[in-house]
Amino acid sequence: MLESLKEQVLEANLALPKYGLVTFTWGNVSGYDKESGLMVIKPSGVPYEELKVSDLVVLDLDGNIVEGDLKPSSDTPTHRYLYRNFEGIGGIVHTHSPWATSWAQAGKGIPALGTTQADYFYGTIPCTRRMTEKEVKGEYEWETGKVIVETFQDKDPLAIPSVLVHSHAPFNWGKDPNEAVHNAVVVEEVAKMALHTYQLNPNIADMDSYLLDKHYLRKHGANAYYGQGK
Ligand SMILES: O=C(CO)[C@@H](O)[C@H](O)COP(=O)(O)O
Repeated sequence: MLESLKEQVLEANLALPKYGLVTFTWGNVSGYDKESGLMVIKPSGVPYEELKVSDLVVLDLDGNIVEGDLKPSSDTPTHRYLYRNFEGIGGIVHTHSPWATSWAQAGKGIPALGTTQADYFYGTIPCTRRMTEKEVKGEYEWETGKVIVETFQDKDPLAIPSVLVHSHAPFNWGKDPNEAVHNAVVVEEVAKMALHTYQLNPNIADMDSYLLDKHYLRKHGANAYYGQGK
């Protein structure tokens, strides 16, 4: 299982530059195996074009390195925190993809304006609040995970598998690394579409809930809450 997860995580990391979601060494992908309680993540600062399976770092959710000689991604605490708090996710993708990152820097969530988003997200892709100086300078590194989990207190992370971290960039997840990459691509696309939509019509309302329901529920069924993604 762990070897298969490593291959999935490598493939998912290599997909990020392929889909134009990363520049240089920005971003990272991890995978999690609930049975073993182990996660696999990209090492910090390694160029995607040089990445190989033996570079990947294996940790438990307490942050103890089980395998790997390289430093794990600087976002590892955030990945760990999300695996601890979001039951059912098996892959996480962080990028600085420009359109979604622009919404994160603006501190705005991406409303559901059309069926492209509704097929994957049961409503607005939220933006977290700003982190406080105390949180950023705090002794723990999981302040980013903390504000993400806080943002989902009234939302189902399986129904809205992405978030924009204020002044930072998107984090996306899924049942496995491949699905998390898919969601990361969709977030970047709908971020671009939404910005252009508002340029064409600044007063456009969010899409109708009955259309959101039709598109989301026909793909995701009973797992989702009924109504505007709450
Ligand atoms: O968000 C950031 C930096 O702002 C990080 O995600 C970097 O973009 C990648 O860091 P490593 O995974 O290489 O440590």
